[in-house]
Order: sequence, then C-alpha cells, then structure tokens
Amino acid sequence: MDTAPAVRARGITKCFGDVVALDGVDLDVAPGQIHGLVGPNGAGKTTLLGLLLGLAVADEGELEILGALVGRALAAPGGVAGFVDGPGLYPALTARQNLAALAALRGVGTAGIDDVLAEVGLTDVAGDRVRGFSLGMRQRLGLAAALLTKPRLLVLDEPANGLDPAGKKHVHGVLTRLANDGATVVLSSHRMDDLEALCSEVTILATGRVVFSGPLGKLAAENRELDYRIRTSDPEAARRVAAETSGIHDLNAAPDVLVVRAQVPALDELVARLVRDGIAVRELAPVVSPLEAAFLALTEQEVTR
Ligand SMILES: Nc1ncnc2c1ncn2[C@@H]1O[C@H](COP(=O)(O)OP(=O)(O)OP(=O)(O)O)[C@@H](O)[C@H]1O
Repeated sequence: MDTAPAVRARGITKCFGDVVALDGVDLDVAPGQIHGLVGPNGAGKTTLLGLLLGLAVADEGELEILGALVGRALAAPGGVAGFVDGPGLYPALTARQNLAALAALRGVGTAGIDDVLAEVGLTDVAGDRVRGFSLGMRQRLGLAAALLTKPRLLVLDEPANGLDPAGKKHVHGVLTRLANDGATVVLSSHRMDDLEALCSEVTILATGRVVFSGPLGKLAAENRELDYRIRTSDPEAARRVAAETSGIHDLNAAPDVLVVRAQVPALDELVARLVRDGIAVRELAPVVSPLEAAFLALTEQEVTR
C-alpha cells in the first residue's frame, strides 16, 4: 500500500482571465481514502479535479500526486484516471469498442475489458452502441474506462449524476471496494447524502477557497448547534426532560416527536437522562445532516463576505 499522500496541494491558484477559480487551495488526501469535494456552483470543484487529472496546470502553488511533484507542463500524472464534465465516449461505438479504443490509446491491453464491464454492471449491454445509452449507463462506462488502467488515484466529477438508486448503490460499492484495496478516490458531488454515505473526509470549497477540509465526524463535533429529531416511547415525558436539560432548546415542532436544537454534549446529556428515566429513544437523527448544515453555514458566509 502507498504511504505517500495521494494528493498534497499547497497554495494552488488557478485563474481564467479575471475569474479566480481556485484561490490558495490546500488539500491533503491520504491513500486509500474516498475524499469528497463539495461546494456551490462555480466554487472550483471541476477546476481542482482537472488539475489532479493533468488537464490543466495551476498558475501558482505546489501539487504532489502519488508522491510526485506535478510540473508546469500539461501531462496526465501516472497512476491517475477519471473524468470531469462527463466521460468522453464515442457514441457510434459499442461499450466494449469504446473500452478497446481507450485501452489502445493508453497502451494497457484489452485483457481487463470484460472485468471492468462486469464491475460496473454493463456486461449485458457491452455490444450496444453508446449512442443509445442513458446518462447513468454512460457514467458507468466512464467509470469502467477509468478502472481499465487500474488507477491508484481515481478522480471523478459528479460520478452519481444520472444514476438511479440501484445504480448509485452499485457504483458506491465499486468505489468502496477500490478504496478498501488501497486506491484513493477524489470525487465531487452536490448530493450531501451520497458524500456522507461514501466519504471519510470532505473538502468544502466556496468561491475558490477551502472553507473546511477534514473528517466528516469533525463537522458534527465542531459544528455549531444542530436540530435533531428524537422519537421516544413517551413524547410528553421526553419533552419535560428536555426542558430540564441545559443547552437543549425545544423547537416544539410536532406533538409526537421532539425536535431540539443543541450541541453534541447537551444532546448526549439529554439521551442519558431519557434512558435514566426509562424513556426509550427509538430514533435520533439530525433534521439537516452535519455536512449540509456546515455547507450552508460556511458557503453562505463566503458568499456574503
Ligand atoms: N475554461 C474556463 N474558462 C473560463 N472560466 C472558467 C473555465 N473553467 C471554469 N471557469 C470558471 O471558474 C470558476 C470555477 O468553475 P468550476 O467549473 O471549477 O466550478 P464547479 O465548482 O465545478 O461548479 P459546478 O458545481 O457548477 O460544476 C467558475 O466561475 C467558472 O465560470
């Protein structure tokens, strides 16, 4: 397994004319991680992923990929595969022919084609022309194309775009397996639930700047108060206990469910007291996930700054 960071970026700046797409971005991604990039439209996610894929070069800063410093010349870093702005495919060719063409271009041989088609669940349509493929099928084929080179760093821009729930589950399974085998995945998504299901760490970008980067758990622990929905065996009694617990604000949202605003330590205390009083906690969930709450708070701050 690799020990060097899969990605180490320091002070990366990238401009398009007057537009500052990335503004002093630092990023650390350890090997074997699935790292999510999230941010509002135009935050710089695709630009950053493009730099990792060697599709563009930073104006300033230092970028190391898989332990090697990326130079100033445009070149795909070794061991890296993926796509931004949708996978580039030939519509007139079949799925298998697309992969064969890519294998020839990259000099990797065609032996792995059936395996990667099976991996993404496209074996049955391998002989069909891509022209007739749905968006989700194209995304899967793009993933298969990236897998063909057995990348140590897989870079994907919105890989779940167009996938139905089963397709998404399948792709998540593929990415998780890859990471378990030691590969690193950096992906962008607008779906907080996908990122929470898949990623160990996330980076939140806003107007080209990193406003958070780290483990998802840190967001929950560090973040300000969140709203939590708590279903119990006795909502009336639970409400009384909540009123007596400091740091808990009852939002009085519904009669049969307790919705409170609290930080994690106060919430822990409330749960302990409920249990002590013999009130069963049947469900406890944030109304808005920690990632979504942080996303809204941190990116709103940036936008209005
Ligand atoms: N080739 C380009 N030429 C000019 N401006 C560009 C180019 N690529 C990106 N930009 C600008 O850079 C900024 C960042 O764009 P980028 O596509 O990286 O954002 P994003 O976070 O991926 O957005 P989205 O969520 O909408 O895909 C935007 O203001 C965009 O208009």
